Amino acid sequence: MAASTSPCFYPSLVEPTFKRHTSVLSQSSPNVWPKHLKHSNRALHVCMCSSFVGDLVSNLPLDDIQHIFQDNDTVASILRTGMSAVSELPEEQRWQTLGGAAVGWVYLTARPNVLWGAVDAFVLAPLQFVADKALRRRSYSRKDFLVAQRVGEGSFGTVYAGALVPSNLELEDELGRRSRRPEEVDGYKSFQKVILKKVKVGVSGAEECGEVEEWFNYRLSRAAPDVCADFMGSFVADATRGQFTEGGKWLVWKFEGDSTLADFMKDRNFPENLSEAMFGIRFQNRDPVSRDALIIKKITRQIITSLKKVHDTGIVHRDVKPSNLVITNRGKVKLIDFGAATDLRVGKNYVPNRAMLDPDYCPPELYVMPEETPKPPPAPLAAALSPLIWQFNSPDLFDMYSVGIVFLQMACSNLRTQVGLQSFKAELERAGYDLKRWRQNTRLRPNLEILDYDGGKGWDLATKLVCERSFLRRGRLSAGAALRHPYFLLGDDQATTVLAKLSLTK
Ligand SMILES: Nc1ncnc2c1ncn2[C@@H]1O[C@H](COP(=O)(O)OP(=O)(O)OP(=O)(O)O)[C@@H](O)[C@H]1O
Repeated sequence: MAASTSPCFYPSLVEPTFKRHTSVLSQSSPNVWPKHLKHSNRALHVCMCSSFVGDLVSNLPLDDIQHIFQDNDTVASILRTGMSAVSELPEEQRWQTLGGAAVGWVYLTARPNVLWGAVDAFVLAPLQFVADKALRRRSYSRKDFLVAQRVGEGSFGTVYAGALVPSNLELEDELGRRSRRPEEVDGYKSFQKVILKKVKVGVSGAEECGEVEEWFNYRLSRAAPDVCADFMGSFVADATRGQFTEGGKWLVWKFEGDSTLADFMKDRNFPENLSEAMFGIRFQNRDPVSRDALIIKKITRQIITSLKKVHDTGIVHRDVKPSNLVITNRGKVKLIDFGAATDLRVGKNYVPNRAMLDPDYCPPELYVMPEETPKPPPAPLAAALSPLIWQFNSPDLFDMYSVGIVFLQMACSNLRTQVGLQSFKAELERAGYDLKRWRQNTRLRPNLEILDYDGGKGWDLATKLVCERSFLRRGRLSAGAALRHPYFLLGDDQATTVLAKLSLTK
């Protein structure tokens, strides 16, 4: 992967790597830096120095760090020098320079916003690392957690529920070869609940997948923290006990909720079973179709809003499906499982011709980018090209097809079972991914009244999400365009949320 071979450009790509280097650099002066840092190529040297900014900053006292970032005089003097240099240019050159700067600004801030990516990589990521160190956050070990029951298992990891042992509590030694279970510790119910993912040991690709998931979680915890599960960090087990295997990596998140959208959809009462979580009330005296339509609209709006934030940072999730959407007790929909995600700003986890997908939710094009797209170049070049790549390929539309399938499943009970979904997929394929044609010919006899409700705006949205792309790789709504669709414009779900809150506070 380009990202892993080019750590110099993007320090946050290698958060674990620069953690490893910290101790070396902390004791070394620039004269004794490793040879590869003294490369004669100036640009490369700058990149390499930048990648170690985290190490250097992390070893500065906090006062010094504050001083650097508060030194407005330096910034002002750089700006003054730049302005006076431009004003001294002849008129024609001055306009050319200003025009070039404006075009550059537009290019760098166009999706996926390379400029903000650089700020994230060179400023926010090192600062996050420093803050985590200073506050002793995210520096966990095996003994900080109690592992409870298994809640899921994918190809590369096993997921457990668990609890974080409070820092003031010293637990006695483990029981023989196994570690303690939460219920064996007094007061465990008051401990913070967590979700732990054990990266499988000895499974090909598992380690890489764990590293990718950790990278995406750190990145999103800075770029869009409210849309995904709260990432607490990772640790490597120091001994083999119970579920722990010495050297095995674990990722940890805050426990966000008992159920995913898939769990709620299995219930016959869906979507009414989400009315309290979504609106804080149970709707009485409301026509069931309008009630269900309202709940589904609120969920769909949240999914699309979250994806918009994720796409704005250059990331495509690639595995949007009900089991990867956790519903919190407060009715917030959170995205999980970024193991298949790709960051097209720098080419992270993008391998041409490798489809990482759930066939039930993946669009007909199968890949985020055209199959002939070559391997991404080194990260700096990939970042420089990424606005063009987004303009020409709209990779975000990959996720939007999956959203369309989730939307259809929520609205139409026939599609919620595995068999129903697969029959739908086969029929849709025969209909050339044209939802209107599918509707005319389907034998599933779907009840689409929720989509037809309110003038059929929901149905119209579905047809614009679940469709093939045009030859220009467009023709499917992006997250931003979907939120501007008439289905969402009236905002009846938002108004009902406000009214429900007001009625509860009375
Ligand atoms: N932060 C969280 N809060 C609550 N539950 C979670 C959280 N993260 C994961 N889960 C639960 O764990 C399950 C598995 O998580 P995840 O999808 O990340 O693992 P996975 O190894 O990729 O499994 P799969 O391949 O089945 O999706 C989820 O379906 C969800 O029920």
